Amino acid sequence: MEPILQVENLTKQYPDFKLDHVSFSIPKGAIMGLIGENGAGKSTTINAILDLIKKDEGVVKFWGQELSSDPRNIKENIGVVFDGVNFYETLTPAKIGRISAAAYKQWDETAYDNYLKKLQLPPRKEIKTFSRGMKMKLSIAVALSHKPKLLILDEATGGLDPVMRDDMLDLFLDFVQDENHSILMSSHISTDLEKVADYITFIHKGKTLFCKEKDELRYQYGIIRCKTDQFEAIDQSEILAYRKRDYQWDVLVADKEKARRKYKTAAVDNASIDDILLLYVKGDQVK
Ligand SMILES: Nc1ncnc2c1ncn2[C@@H]1O[C@H](COP(=O)(O)OP(=O)(O)OP(=O)(O)O)[C@@H](O)[C@H]1O
Repeated sequence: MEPILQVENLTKQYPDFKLDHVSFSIPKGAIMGLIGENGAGKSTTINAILDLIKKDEGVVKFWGQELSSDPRNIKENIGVVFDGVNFYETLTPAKIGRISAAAYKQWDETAYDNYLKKLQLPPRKEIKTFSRGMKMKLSIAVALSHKPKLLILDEATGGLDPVMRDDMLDLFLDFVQDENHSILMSSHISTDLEKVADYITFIHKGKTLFCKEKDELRYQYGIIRCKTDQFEAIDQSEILAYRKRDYQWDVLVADKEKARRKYKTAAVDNASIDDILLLYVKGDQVK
């Protein structure tokens, strides 16, 4: 089945940073979480996908087509929400609704009004009176109301409290109930991704470290906690990353059940997305 979004070898060189041949694809009906440390290249990836910055190399296809082949129609089908949304401060949600109705062929006024109600956004108040979380919610309401098939969210839940974040995640899960819809979302809140993502792409220092099903990470990855002599007995080809902490070694492996059978004296824990990110970013890899 053709992916909704296909990113192949996306490359962008800045003076002090290179986004280096990043590749992943998002099938229909799926939520892809984009993770990585600060400065890993997540926003650069999203900006290059949307053609907001010029890529140096690589191919980005939406529904099998490059954006440049039909920009208006393709953009109509993409809803975008960035961290630190910038609406003119003197606008109100109601005015934004009227502007958006003129800008988007597929604008759904009823859906927009319902989102404003659901998200408790006052239609006639100026944006300058809004909190960061309210601006974020407004941006999500606008993105959903022009009936996109793909939502691209860059740290879109960052300014929201846990209750509101949970409501947003439910909106996102509702959105992908339609199997023609997909979401690409970058987030530092790994518990959000653990809740909703189907796949995780991990970008580290500008490169794709992996793109995997979340359940593979959740059910198969594990962390061996062991002493030095036990660490030395581990087959190096099984070690994805490791970290020494005082007298304990934490060792990330891709098959925790195998590790439990093979290294019976060591403790093998489940690995959360944060554990995996920390071990790759702060730990070492076997050379
Ligand atoms: N316009 C630019 N000119 C030069 N360097 C840039 C530019 N934009 C981003 N960078 C650099 O690219 C690198 C990756 O930045 P990017 O914003 O993509 O990271 P990120 O993974 O989104 O980080 P964060 O989680 O902190 O938002 C950083 O080192 C940043 O300084």
